[in-house]
Amino acid sequence: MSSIADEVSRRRTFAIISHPDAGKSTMTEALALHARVINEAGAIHGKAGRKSTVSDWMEMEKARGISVSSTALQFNYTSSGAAEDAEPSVINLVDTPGHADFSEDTYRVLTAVDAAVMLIDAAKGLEPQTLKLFQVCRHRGIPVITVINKWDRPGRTPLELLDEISERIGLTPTPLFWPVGIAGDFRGLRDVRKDEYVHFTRTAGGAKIAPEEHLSTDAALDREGDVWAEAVEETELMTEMGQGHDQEMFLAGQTSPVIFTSAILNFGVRQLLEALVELAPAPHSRTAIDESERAVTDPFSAVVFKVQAGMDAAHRDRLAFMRIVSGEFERGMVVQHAQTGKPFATKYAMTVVGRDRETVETAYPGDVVGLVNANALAPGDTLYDGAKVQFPPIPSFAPEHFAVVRADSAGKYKQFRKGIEQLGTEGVVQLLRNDVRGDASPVMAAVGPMQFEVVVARMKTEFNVDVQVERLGYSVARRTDAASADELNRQRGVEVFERNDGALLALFSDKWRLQYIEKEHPSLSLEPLVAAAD
Ligand SMILES: Nc1nc2c(ncn2[C@@H]2O[C@H](COP(=O)(O)OP(=O)(O)OP(=O)(O)O)[C@@H](O)[C@H]2O)c(=O)[nH]1
Repeated sequence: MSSIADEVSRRRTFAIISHPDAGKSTMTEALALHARVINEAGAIHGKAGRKSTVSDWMEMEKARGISVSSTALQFNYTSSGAAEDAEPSVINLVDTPGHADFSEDTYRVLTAVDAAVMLIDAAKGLEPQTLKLFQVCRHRGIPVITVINKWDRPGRTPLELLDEISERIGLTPTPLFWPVGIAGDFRGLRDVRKDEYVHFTRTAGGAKIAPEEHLSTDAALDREGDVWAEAVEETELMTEMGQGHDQEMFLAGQTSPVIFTSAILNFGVRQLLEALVELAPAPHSRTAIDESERAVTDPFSAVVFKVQAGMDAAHRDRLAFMRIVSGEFERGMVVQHAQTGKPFATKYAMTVVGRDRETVETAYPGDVVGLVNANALAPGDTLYDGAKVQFPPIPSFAPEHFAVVRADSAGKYKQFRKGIEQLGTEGVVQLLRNDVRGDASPVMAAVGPMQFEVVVARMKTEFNVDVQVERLGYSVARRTDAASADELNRQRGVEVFERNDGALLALFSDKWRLQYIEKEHPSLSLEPLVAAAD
């Protein structure tokens, strides 16, 4: 039996951050294809015309063609250079919702990973959502591997794309695999560190792994001529400027290894997997609220980062996804829930790939496990065994959209309350209440208005309640305290609420109103909340 330390060292847990449409689903599928989880591209995430996709849990996702919910995909991968008897690497890919309105979900997902792949469309370069998610990675100290995708299509030049990265976000790109052929004429990659040419051959419809041929520099020059020479020249230019890979600087978030890919043709995908195994960090210790460190080899502990329900109409249940921080997890073990001090039985532990669930028997740091019917668990909660540990809560984003929600029919009040409570605990929206509005019409607070649509859809499908949503004219929230609440409530354009986590929030119609009140009443306590881009 291998030790926990061995299990940890072969694990890599990462997420792909990208702007919608950069190719995240296609890349996920290509990675699964290379790890031989699937035999043909199209089985997991295939869009139009192909089999249904893993993340199409909700009708709304299908209608909009975006991923609303998160999933985790685990697969084994044997690195090409690995010894014959070596255990394969275990890759955990945690899916992130792409749409900006779900950035709060994405933020939670990023608390569960040790590295990120920043996927960029070669024709578009850095896009707003990528930028925002990159800032979250930087804030959390998550190292980032850069992937420039869609190289099979016309796009910008490699140097232009990399300049943009260093200039706009101050991240130094260090090429690992450089394209041979301009965007739109993707012939292969120059392996910068080995100084060899990896030539790819297309497969029909990009459904299979693209065969690779490895050629020496001379053979590459013979085959590709100037196109090869240009790739060499460009990469040498970068290395001369000090832009060679440096593991320490990568882990410190100062540099980012770069790979050019075509997810749709499966070019460069194996190289990405190799880079993840070779360079991305294995799971490491985590700091608890009391500043102590929970080492990966300590007794079991985990953080819940996502709670989700209604993944399948046939299983009307909630799944809480936890990322294991330390120790060995065995299904059936009774662990402690730090927030309530109550025991929690883990009889129904699952790994989930889309609608398919598999019972998980054991899991290790870095792994993601879904706990079924985990009604007591909320994002940010800690589960542990042995010595008590509690990890810091996941900060809630500053909401910018507010709306009253109420049941269409008074007869449905009980279901309404139950449903709204549940969605609030899951973190679909933040819930705000005050005595004036009462329990029948709580206020939902969200980072993006599509969160309200999720509430409407889920209230109907899961709780059988039609709800009405009425937008409110507030746009700024501040945390306040009980001593300030009365004075704030007397102000025009301000309303104070208690949020479902117990915090007191004051809502303001706009930032000018807020500034005016801060100036007129400097003694009031008004603290900013974490902004989405902080
Ligand atoms: N030519 C080309 N097209 C690609 C490539 N990767 C993805 N695409 C296409 O780009 C479109 C978007 O790809 P997706 O994989 O759905 O992108 P996504 O980032 O998952 O999008 P969201 O689900 O909106 O987050 C699809 O039409 C893909 O077929 C690529 O490497 N080359």
